Amino acid sequence: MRTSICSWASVTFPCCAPFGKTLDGHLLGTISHQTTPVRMLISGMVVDQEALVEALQNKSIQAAALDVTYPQPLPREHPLLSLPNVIVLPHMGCRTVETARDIVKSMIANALAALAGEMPPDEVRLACDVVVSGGVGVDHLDIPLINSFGVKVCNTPKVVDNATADLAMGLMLASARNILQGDSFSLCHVEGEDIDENHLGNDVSSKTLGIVGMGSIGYKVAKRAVAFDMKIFYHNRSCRPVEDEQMVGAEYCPVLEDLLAVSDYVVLLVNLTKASTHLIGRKQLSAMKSTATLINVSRGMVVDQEALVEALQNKIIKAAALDVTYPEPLPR
Ligand SMILES: O=C(O)C(=O)CO
Repeated sequence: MRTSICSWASVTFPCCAPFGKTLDGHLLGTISHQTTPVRMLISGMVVDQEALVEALQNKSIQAAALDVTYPQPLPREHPLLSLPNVIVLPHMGCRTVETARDIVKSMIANALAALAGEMPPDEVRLACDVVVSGGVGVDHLDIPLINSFGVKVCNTPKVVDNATADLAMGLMLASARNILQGDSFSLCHVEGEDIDENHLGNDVSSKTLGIVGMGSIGYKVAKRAVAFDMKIFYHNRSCRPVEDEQMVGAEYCPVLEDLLAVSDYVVLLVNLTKASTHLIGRKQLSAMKSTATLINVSRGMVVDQEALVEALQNKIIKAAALDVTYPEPLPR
């Protein structure tokens, strides 16, 4: 892309895989004309926002006018909002009275044609036969919609099981034994100072583990927990075969709150669906032991984050160890 010859760069391509963060630090660096504003009209994800902030701060471009960002709207403390040479709108591109009216007309025309068995005038066709998503979670895909275009959807389960189960154990150990605090202490302590008593950790061995979502990753976590002599409870849509349960000594809890009430460590491993969104909220956090730790390696939205912050501040639970949040990463 020859950006250095432009006095205006207007970015209007869609945000799909080939275009994601197309306007990265390198490309922004090639825009040499000092008066080039970047206008973004389609999707915030097309631009690497960190690189854009740097380019504006270093004055390698003069200004930006953004109709779209990620997330949308930006958190108040986002650096783009404090730069004098940036205009940020909340995606108002096509919002006019006339467009709103014409969109409804066009939607009705498309729907009527489809319902009459005719070709809708603006049918969107995916130019592919299959969408393959790396990893196990497919919550970012609208599968019924994609299937409705005759396109198949695949994921890559199994290959992520061990790594994810390992990380769940890693977070449990790191949180219980204050491993990060120990590392910071080693790096930053004053000579002669000793790590204080508040940094005493808790045992993981022989404690009670509650696994929420006992699919193949949950089961791998259970297998690892056996080596730590942990008592295991699990909550799932359905119970596992008796042989599976016996192999790891796991007990099925049909009621989530029953598992939460007895667990020292609760590991979340459910898929994100409508039903599992905010599965862990105020009520569930209150059902947990005040000495318990919540470990989330599933999806951020499974936990009501506001409720979690409150629970941690009010010492309703002891700690949380999160591989996932929303948004990801969290704003500082
Ligand atoms: O594969 C996935 O979807 C994961 O999030 C694994 O951690």
